[in-house]
Amino acid sequence: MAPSKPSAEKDVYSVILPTYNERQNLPIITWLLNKTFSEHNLDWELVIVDDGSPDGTQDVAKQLVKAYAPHVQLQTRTGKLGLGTAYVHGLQFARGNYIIIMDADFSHHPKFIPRMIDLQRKHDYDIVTGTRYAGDGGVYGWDLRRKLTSKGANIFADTVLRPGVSDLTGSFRLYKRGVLEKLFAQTDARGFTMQMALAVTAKAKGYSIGEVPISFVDRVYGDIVVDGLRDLA
Ligand SMILES: Nc1nc2c(ncn2[C@@H]2O[C@H](COP(=O)(O)OP(=O)(O)O[C@H]3O[C@H](CO)[C@@H](O)[C@H](O)[C@@H]3O)[C@@H](O)[C@H]2O)c(=O)[nH]1
Ligand SMILES: [Mg+2]
Repeated sequence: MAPSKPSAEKDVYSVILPTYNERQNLPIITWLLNKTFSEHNLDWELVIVDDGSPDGTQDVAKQLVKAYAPHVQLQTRTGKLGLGTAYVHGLQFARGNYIIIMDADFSHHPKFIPRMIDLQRKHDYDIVTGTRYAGDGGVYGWDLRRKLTSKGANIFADTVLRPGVSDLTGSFRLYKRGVLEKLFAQTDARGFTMQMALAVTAKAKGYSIGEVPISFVDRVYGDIVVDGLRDLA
């Protein structure tokens, strides 16, 4: 469990969660985030950045803003403008001194967040990244082709760029807020190379990066049993 600090200097963790057509996943991920942060006595907020999802994600998000007040905020954009710029957009509204970036489709399970926070606190890391490619981390639900593409991209980047980070393309990360702000200012990539650019730039600038093994599970909709939901029944 993450050690608690005196309330005067209590850290605030802002989760930036870009969504596009995540109506079915959003209530469950929000419930799990609330459960995880509450159980660990951590101050948190969720910044949902939705890009005009046609499936009604925003209607669900508005209900969650009310149900979990004051922890959840919804920030919207009019069209599907991509993941990278969604993070940049969300950061403007986040009030935390730590920022967590994750996916809404359960590829990134909230249960790993306390481990990331523990590790960050222990070493005062600037960034803690979830890794599928070290320790007991792994990928589940992808076909061999996608696994090899991802693994290959990471081996290629590690060989050429030598950043010493085992999962460069993954996006499940905890950042010190100031570090993420600087990295956004120092990198242009906002597409699929963004995660890699952030990690490589961070290393080049001398920021410290810790790693927590995660199991990455391919997208979950409503009816697949998600670890940690037994108490909902
Ligand atoms: N706001 C917004 N959200 C988006 C958009 N596109 C995707 N999202 C949201 O971003 C998250 C990831 O999107 P997925 O479509 O599930 O991506 P993925 O293919 O599973 O890719 C994931 O794995 C890659 C590593 O292998 C990562 O590089 C990538 O960042 C992501 O985590 C989900 O929460 C999804 O709703 C967009 O244009 N706008
Ligand atoms: Mg996904």
